[in-house]
Amino acid sequence: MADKIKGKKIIFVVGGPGSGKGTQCEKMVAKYGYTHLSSGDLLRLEVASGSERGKNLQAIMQKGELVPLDTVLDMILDAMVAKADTSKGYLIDGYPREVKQGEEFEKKIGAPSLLLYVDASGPTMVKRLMKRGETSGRADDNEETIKKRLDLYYKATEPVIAFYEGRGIVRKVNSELPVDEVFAAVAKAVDGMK
Ligand SMILES: Nc1ncnc2c1ncn2[C@@H]1O[C@H](COP(=O)(O)OP(=O)(O)O)[C@@H](O)[C@H]1O
Ligand SMILES: Nc1ncnc2c1ncn2[C@H]1C[C@H](O)[C@@H](COP(=O)(O)OP(=O)(O)O)O1
Ligand SMILES: [Mg+2]
Repeated sequence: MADKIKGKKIIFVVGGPGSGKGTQCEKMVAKYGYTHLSSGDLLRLEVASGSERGKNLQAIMQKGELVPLDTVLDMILDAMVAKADTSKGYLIDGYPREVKQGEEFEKKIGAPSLLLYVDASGPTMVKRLMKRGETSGRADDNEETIKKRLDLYYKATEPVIAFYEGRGIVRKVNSELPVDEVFAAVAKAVDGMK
């Protein structure tokens, strides 16, 4: 099944909640034609379907916790396979959120060519998420859940960046800057990808 994906470039897009991953992915889609797969979006689609599984996922996300690894990895793999015929490569946004997720992804699917680290400070992320919450309708864009998500990011997800740094594939961009300036750095990282 994963054969269809072989040889296609994989970019992990990692950063805290509200750092600007989705924003930069949209711009990469426009410039490079890669397929954007956000783990959070895939999960929210399942929630919106009203399924029993979706109800469980919603409860976990509302608490700011991570959903089970197998669930999110299966969803990503299915989505990658579904797009394989037309895809030039994949932007995997919001995954891995812990080192184990990276290890399992590589066992099942393949290795990333680049880890794009979208970096913003804690206060900036909180400010952006509170603003996003005014219109997003997202159950996790509220003060209490944002705090939990940030804590979990520092504890579980930052170690992912250290894990891949050893391989020399991490490119960090300063996401405190205006969107287009961030994207200039993103494009440089993508253009330099081996
Ligand atoms: N460089 C930036 N400067 C200012 N605001 C930004 C920037 N990047 C993203 N935002 C805003 O911050 C919020 C979170 O961005 P988003 O792309 O949804 O982040 P993530 O997917 O990492 O949670 C959005 O409302 C977005 O418009
Ligand atoms: N790789 C993953 N593993 C476990 N849970 C995940 C996940 N990706 C997303 N989720 C769940 C928990 C997150 O708090 C929630 C929202 O994720 P998201 O949409 O990627 O957030 P954001 O774009 O604000 O960083 O979905
Ligand atoms: Mg996002």
